[in-house]
Amino acid sequence: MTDTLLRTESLVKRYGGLLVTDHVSLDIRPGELHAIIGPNGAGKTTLINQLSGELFSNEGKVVFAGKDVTALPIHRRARMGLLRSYQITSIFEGFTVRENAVLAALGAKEHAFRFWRPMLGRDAAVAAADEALRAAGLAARADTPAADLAYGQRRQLELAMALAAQPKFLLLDEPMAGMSVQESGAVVELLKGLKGRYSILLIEHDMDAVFALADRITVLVYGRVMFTGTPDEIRENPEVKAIYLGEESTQECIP
Ligand SMILES: Nc1ncnc2c1ncn2[C@@H]1O[C@H](COP(=O)(O)OP(=O)(O)OP(=O)(O)O)[C@@H](O)[C@H]1O
Repeated sequence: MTDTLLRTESLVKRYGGLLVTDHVSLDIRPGELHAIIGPNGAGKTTLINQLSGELFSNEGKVVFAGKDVTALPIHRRARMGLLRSYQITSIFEGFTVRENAVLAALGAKEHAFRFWRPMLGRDAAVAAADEALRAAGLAARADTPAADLAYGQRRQLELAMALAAQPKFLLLDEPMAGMSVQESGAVVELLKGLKGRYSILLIEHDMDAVFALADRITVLVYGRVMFTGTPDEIRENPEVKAIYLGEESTQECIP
């Protein structure tokens, strides 16, 4: 096996004449937390959509766990363990936090194992759910109705539901968006706890969070990969500095 879990080769998405992702090639290793940063409109969300299967690409390839998944729809990629956190996150308001996580665990397993194991035992689903709630920092709220959760805790539940489905690879699009400083601090801590156990692709505008968490960072500008490197390499790269310190973009600061 290679030491790449997810690879893109020269991936392109265009809308009419607009080239939104421009021949993007990435290699993401098992257990890596890989962040994508870049100015507004750089194509980050579009790229995640191309990886999850929400959008098909005009050119290029997506290879996951050694298999070419470029032509596979979203649910087939999810079944292989390539999951975007909100894909499965229709939170049921009237159910408790634990019940929501159990449903996510059952849903995933029914799909994944239908052919050789008709039903996942409820005990196994509850165990997966409880483990996911612990990892997402929600164990103490397991019996709370989902409707009673604060905004930040709902985002934590979304993450827990993705984890309960036991992904191999998690795509996270701005998991801290709209959170208070305390809430996003809590999510940084919980993502630190997940590091190494899951492979994660993170898009996030909170640069402190990105630099605290990422093993490697890719900078995307006008749909093109400008540079991929460790946080220290990113800090030292003159082109990246120009984008983040220059007039062109963004109030975001590299910490
Ligand atoms: N369905 C679409 N049709 C036409 N243009 C689109 C479509 N979706 C996205 N775009 C354009 O593609 C470009 C990249 O958008 P995208 O949302 O991927 O960027 P982003 O890096 O995620 O931005 P942000 O940081 O603001 O979330 C933008 O110019 C956007 O207007």
